Amino acid sequence: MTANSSIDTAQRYQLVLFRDDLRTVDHPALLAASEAGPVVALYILDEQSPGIRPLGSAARWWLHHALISLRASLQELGIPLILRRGNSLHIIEEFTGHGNVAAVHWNRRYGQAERALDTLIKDHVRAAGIHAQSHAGALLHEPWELLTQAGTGYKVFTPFHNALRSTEIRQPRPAPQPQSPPQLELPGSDALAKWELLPSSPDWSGGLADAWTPGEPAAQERLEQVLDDIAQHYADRHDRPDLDGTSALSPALRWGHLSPHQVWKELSALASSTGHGAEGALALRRQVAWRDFCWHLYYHHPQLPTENLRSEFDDFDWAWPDDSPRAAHYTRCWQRGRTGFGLVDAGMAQLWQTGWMHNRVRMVTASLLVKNLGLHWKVGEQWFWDTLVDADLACNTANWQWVAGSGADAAPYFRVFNPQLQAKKFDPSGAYVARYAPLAAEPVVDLKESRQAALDSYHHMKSGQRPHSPGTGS
Ligand SMILES: Cc1cc2nc3c(=O)[nH]c(=O)nc-3n(C[C@H](O)[C@H](O)[C@H](O)COP(=O)(O)OP(=O)(O)OC[C@H]3O[C@@H](n4cnc5c(N)ncnc54)[C@H](O)[C@@H]3O)c2cc1C
Repeated sequence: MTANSSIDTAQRYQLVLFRDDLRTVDHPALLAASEAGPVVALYILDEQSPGIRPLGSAARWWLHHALISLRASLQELGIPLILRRGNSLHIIEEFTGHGNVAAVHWNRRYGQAERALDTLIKDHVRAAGIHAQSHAGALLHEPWELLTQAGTGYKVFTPFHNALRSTEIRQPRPAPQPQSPPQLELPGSDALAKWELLPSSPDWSGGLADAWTPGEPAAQERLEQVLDDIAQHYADRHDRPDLDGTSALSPALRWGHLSPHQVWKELSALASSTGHGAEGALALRRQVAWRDFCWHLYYHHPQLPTENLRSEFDDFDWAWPDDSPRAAHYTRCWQRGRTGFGLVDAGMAQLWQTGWMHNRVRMVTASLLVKNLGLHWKVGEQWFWDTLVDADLACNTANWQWVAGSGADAAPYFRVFNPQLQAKKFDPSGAYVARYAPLAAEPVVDLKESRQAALDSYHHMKSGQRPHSPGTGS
């Protein structure tokens, strides 16, 4: 006999925890729950459980609007959404304590702290005699399923991608059928406005609102546009920040408005249905695999956000903003888009205005920070975390470590992007720079000298001598 056996089953509901999967289509936890009985959805803003990184400012803006959108989509399905802020375990204990919860479902998360928390939740729910079920919804494959022959996670992208392509990717699942909302008194919901996720003084979010509509319907619409046009030209245009040449689906994937399975399936269908555009569709699909790769890397190397994956870089003399006035000045110039290098300044302005930056420009801005300005990659990573609407712990830290040279499958440290040559090649008419950084600033560093200083530091590190990085001088 379980704790809940005396409660009429008609009064009990399936509780679905929503986290980074704010959608109704291809949501395995939601679908399984709805097949078992009436569903109640719960989103917890958890800023208390140990080890969970608080959301950045742009992400908080996105979340506010995404929850409004999710509530509307769930309402159409007859599913109430309850919002709560606090420690996830305590809140779930409160829900299960009322005796109305028949089962708790969620899609799995892969960060170390999130996994630890979900294990605590599962243990608690099961100890209360309630069914607890986790589902696979966020990645194309579970990180423990796609392994090298040695049984370890992949550290290099190309073999990972080859392995991924040769396995079957499951088909996306439909949204649940509409149902009658549960007929019982539910625990109260917080008012979203009370969470104060939106910036107020000042409200800097106008550019974000102009650029984006958070939520599942807008993500599906964008996917349609991508399939109709962008994917077909992706191979030729993806490196051009002056063109609308990439999918801009990263926030949709970050927040789970789309599952990677939906995107993968559509791109695969496009690639096989048409000769024209197949190359682009496959090139774009390959990028989607990068997202999975970053998450597999993070799962197998939980220190990815905090430590260099190549420990030799622990001896590198990275500078921090409070090390010297010069390092503080460099940090400010970079964050504000006043480095004097048009492509970098345009990228930083695009980021500030819209919460997003083109991938090529992310690489160039990151390279300038880490190599020419000599600052620690975490200085840039934290700024991106605060300002990107697609800020994603695995993708952000893996890519920063890739640029810094300290990552598993990293670009070699001595590959220093020259922002002027990159601008000539990828923004040939100067339209991107003119749009975001029309006023040129004085260069903060001499590109040639700072590049040489970076390479010297690298060689010192390799030879075990005391290095000197370009950002440390006063
Ligand atoms: C320093 C740095 C930091 C980054 N931080 C993030 C981040 O916080 N969140 C994030 O989603 N991406 C991050 N990226 C990866 C990449 O820049 C963005 O995913 C891409 O620019 C998003 O634009 P898009 O959707 O048009 O991409 P597309 O080119 O259209 O690619 C389609 C999808 O593939 C995935 N993808 C593409 N490139 C990468 C990549 N290099 N690594 C992982 N996934 C990729 C994204 O989900 C993207 O939406 C970072 C890259 C760099 C160099």
